[in-house]
Amino acid sequence: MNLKILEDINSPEDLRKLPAEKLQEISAALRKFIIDIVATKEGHLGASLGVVELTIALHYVFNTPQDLLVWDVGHQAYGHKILTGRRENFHTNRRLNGISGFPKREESEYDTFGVGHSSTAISAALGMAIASNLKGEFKKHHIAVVGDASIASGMAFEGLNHAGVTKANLLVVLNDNAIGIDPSVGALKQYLTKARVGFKPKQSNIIEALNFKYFGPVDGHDIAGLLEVFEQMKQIEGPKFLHVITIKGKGLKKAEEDQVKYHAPGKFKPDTGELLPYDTAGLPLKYQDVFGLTLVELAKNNEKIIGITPAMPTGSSLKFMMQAFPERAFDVGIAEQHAVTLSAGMATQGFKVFCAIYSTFLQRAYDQVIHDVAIQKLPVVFCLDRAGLVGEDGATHHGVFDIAYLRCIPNIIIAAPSDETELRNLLYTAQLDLKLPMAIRYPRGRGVKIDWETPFEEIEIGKARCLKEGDEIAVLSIGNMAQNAAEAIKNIKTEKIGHFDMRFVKPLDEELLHIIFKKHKAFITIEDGTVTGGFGSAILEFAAKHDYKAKIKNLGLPDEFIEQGNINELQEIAKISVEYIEEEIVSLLQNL
Ligand SMILES: Cc1ncc(C[n+]2csc(CCOP(=O)(O)OP(=O)(O)O)c2C)c(N)n1
Ligand SMILES: CC(=O)[C@@H](O)[C@H](O)COP(=O)(O)O
Ligand SMILES: [Mg+2]
Repeated sequence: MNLKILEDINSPEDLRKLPAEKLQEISAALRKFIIDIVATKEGHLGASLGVVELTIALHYVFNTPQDLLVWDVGHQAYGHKILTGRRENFHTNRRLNGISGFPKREESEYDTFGVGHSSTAISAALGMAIASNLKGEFKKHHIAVVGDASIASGMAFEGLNHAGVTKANLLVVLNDNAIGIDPSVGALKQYLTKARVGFKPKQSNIIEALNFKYFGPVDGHDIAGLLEVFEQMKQIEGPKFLHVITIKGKGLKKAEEDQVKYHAPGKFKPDTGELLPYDTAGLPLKYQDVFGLTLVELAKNNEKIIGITPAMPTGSSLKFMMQAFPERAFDVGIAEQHAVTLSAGMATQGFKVFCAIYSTFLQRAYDQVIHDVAIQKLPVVFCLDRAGLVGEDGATHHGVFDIAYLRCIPNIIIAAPSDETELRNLLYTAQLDLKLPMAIRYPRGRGVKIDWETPFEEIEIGKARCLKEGDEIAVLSIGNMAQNAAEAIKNIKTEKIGHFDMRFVKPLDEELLHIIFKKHKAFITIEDGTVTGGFGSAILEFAAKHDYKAKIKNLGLPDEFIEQGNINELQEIAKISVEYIEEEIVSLLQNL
């Protein structure tokens, strides 16, 4: 395999100078480059392998960056990045101070729109197309590449519905590989499956749907066919829709065979695709698995329990409940708004719904939380996985706003377990006769306890707990920050520091806070979330309301977006690392 052919392609302009006959060879080289680098540097693999030919054909036929190309989600854009001047630094993908794992405007003129959350590409590309018309740039093309799971999301339909009544020079390319991270779901999936079965490449029939001129399905791995159909598209005005059939993981047999695992497989052998296993024996379980396994345990004894996930059965580990109780666990596709209001509807009928949504993706359903759940006091349980810094996915995926964006909503309980046993007991508590909505936030990755499966204990709503007595400085941590705080305190040889796991952001344990504020001279609050309106703000509000004049230091994320990197690097940048907490405590001690 001659990877050297890529060395002469530092932009799509270089690509377009080559004869079309070279593109097949370039596809093979690009595919191998992606496999080789992701095998060691990790990242999203399957989606990028599935669009190698599509990427090359798009940049070959359309005059990027003048023609505007928008990738939906953007996890499939590794080939795009490599062909647009980032081959040489692609090894820094998803690393601190490296390139982002998703298209990002400030990174390249070819990254026309920042993505990461799904289903935004049609709206963004349509916006660009209407803007081009307003500027008189009628010859400019605007292309949105959307996956079959992403196009099933409400926002994608909103974009299609609007585009259909415009004269926008918009091409929507549906990259249909019949899978999201997990198998795609829903009626649209069934409809698309029919179109896939026995489709004959090259047979592109033009029909109208939603005022779009619809073409396809065509073979997304046939470069010559793609060049032909894109050239055809360029001649047609107005909104166009091309249905492309691809295989996620194309070109790496194991990735084609296990498309769920190879969405983001970790390290693997590039030549065989064989995963490089790492020994998890003796490691604590992932929080998501504690959630998933505990929910099954609770559902066995409570037939009112239902589980909901918007397209993340594997990521959230709701898959365990889907396997154990398929009639009571639902993957609704990439549809967070629907997931929340569906849960609310079920709750009106007496069911206890555990709606498992990554913290960052719940942002997509904010009004549904307020309007459909909280106002009606419906006891939905929001299981907010990936709460806090998540690492390599970066700013679009950190779950760092949920405390702030939920805390201002009346009727909602917000809890954050400090370890897996606490998560387990909060889940148990939530399915008792709770009459209000409750959010339970927990981080990405592994917990800290091996022996988390202790007998269930009900936790009193709003009740905090003292982890360490000490009368001068009170460290108030929420959730997983208890671990960082405890380690920092352990390093400081003094008995003057008290540590309290506050457990609940709302309602606060005001009885305990009054005791603490009457006894301690200084306070540090610590949260894996934004300080702006977060847990620390709640403590400041409490102190102000009761006229406590204490020194209070709030540790948490600053009012800026934190980019990608590993968790330790990012906690240092966000000043919630063990070392930084220790420094802050020592500084307070010295100034008592
Ligand atoms: C709003 C939102 N919800 C969930 C996700 C998580 N997610 C990332 S990729 C993906 C599946 C996308 O499937 P598809 O659109 O078919 O693209 P493919 O991976 O098949 O190329 C999901 C659910 C997300 N990025 N954004
Ligand atoms: C691209 C995307 O949005 C998902 O693949 C996300 O990266 C999953 O995150 P986890 O790896 O934390 O499940
Ligand atoms: Mg797909």
